[in-house]
Amino acid sequence: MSPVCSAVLSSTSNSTLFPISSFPYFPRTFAGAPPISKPFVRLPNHSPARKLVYTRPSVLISDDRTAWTSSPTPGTAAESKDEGLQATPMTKLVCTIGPETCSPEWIEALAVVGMKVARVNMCHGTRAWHRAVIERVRRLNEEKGFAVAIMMDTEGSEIHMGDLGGAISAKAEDGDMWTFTVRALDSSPPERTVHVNYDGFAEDVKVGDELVVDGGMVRFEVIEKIGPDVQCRCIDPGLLLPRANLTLWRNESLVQERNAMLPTLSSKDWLDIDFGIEEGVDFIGVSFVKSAEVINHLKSYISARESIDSLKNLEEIILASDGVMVARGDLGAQIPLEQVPSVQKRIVELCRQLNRPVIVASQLLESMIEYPIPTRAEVADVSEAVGQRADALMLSGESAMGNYPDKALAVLRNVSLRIERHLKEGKHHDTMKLPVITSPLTGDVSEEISDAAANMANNLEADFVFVYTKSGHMATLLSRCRPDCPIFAFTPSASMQRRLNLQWGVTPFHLSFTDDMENNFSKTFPLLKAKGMIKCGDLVIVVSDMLQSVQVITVP
Ligand SMILES: Nc1ncnc2c1ncn2[C@@H]1O[C@H](COP(=O)(O)OP(=O)(O)O)[C@@H](O)[C@H]1O
Ligand SMILES: C=C(OP(=O)(O)O)C(=O)O
Ligand SMILES: [K+]
Ligand SMILES: [Mg+2]
Repeated sequence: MSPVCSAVLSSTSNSTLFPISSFPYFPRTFAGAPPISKPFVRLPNHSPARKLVYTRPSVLISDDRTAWTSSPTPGTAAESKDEGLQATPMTKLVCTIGPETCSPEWIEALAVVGMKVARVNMCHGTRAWHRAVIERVRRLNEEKGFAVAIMMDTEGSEIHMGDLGGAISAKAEDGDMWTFTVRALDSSPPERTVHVNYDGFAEDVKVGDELVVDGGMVRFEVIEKIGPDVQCRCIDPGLLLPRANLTLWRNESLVQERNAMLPTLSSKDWLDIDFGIEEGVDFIGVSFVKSAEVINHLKSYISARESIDSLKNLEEIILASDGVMVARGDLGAQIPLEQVPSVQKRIVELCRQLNRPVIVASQLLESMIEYPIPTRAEVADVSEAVGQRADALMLSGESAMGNYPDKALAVLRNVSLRIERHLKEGKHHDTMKLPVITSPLTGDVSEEISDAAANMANNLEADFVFVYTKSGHMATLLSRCRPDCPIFAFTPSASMQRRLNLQWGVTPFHLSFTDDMENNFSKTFPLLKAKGMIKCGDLVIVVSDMLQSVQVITVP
């Protein structure tokens, strides 16, 4: 069995802020089928009181003084309602940072265009490189008032090729013989020789097997095994990329034994996780999760210190995670491509029902790695994900190593805004049935309140929903309802603010507040007005998770 989805765990030093039942980000695994998605977990926040803010009209409220201190990004919430294209969409945007975009200037440029979460993939780059990127994102947040969250994606136990001796790519021609070897290769390997990262590879393969690169970009047939070397003939020519994913097929089905035997988290992954905890990243992604156990294990490890194999375990895995990424690259290498869209739809729906944020990832705008505009089909794919109301869309190679990272991000933003507006204007209200998810212990008052508030907002055509929330939970419940207007979430925790940045429709602010709502309003309204984010006469539905209340207020 291979994993279907990847889970993301968010880390937090204050785990009580996020009861597991409400926040596990999800694993990227499915039972019985190949990997589909990856769950993620939250990490502990080690950074001391950081400035806050919500980025769009990036406003900064300092924790201690409750004063807005800077506004790095132009644009207002009013624009986001009326004008579309300069605004921030409800759908959140995640960018993989790579060699093209790791400079402070690029990271800032992406944040300005709308990146809410910066992702680093531990499959590539060195520890020092990752540390520098994390540091740069943090500095940007501190100095410019953004609240970009950091997601560290672990490599996971997948078989992949080595680095191609530093070459950007290598061409495999029809009929060429290539050697795949588990021997260590030096920096200038012999021609047509590729390292494989899995020691058991040469033992596991059989003559006649098909070796599939990156889900089908190139295919080889295994001709002969000579000790650690496996001789293969290219049967589908194409381009080999460094560290490309490898899968083995026998009699037209995926060879799963190896995946099933390997731990979901390799020893390298655990070292990377330690590194992530030390660096205080906000989310950790886990690939190829096969059961909820891995996620629970990781979560208890994280709290102590500070891919699922099958689709059938999906619900459990989602519940154990703080969020999920639909990793369509790995997914499409493990299940037939024509099943990927329906699996995506199912994961997105299930996550929403279970109240976990979900990211749709991979190849959304693949052609923009090379070209300044996307294909029409790519635009349609992005539209579909936005229409499914996924929490977030992610760029991989487009932002990590493409020629047009900012243009690709702008395409995601503009398509999201356009589709969201179309859905709203057409009154295509979302009718998804949302099952009660809160545990009987805590009661479902928060859910009832959130549902009612979201309904009121839609029926009264409110301009905003405000939520004053200590744990962040109420903000996630409101987001789950996918209301027509933006949700402004005020939270006293800077790490919660960053985490809420992954949540559909939520603009998180870092702000201290009290149980006295009048006092909160007299503090919040002037600050938001001064930033042009709200204006006199705006209709606001206000929810408080301490008071368990809903109020309807016209901004004075
Ligand atoms: N830290 C990095 N250093 C070098 N190259 C990177 C890095 N991160 C990403 N890349 C490049 O961007 C591509 C897309 O990134 P990603 O989707 O995360 O990885 P993958 O293609 O391995 O699934 C990678 O294949 C790699 O070429
Ligand atoms: C996002 C994906 O995984 P990664 O980039 O971690 O290999 C994917 O396979 O689609
Ligand atoms: K991975
Ligand atoms: Mg991948």
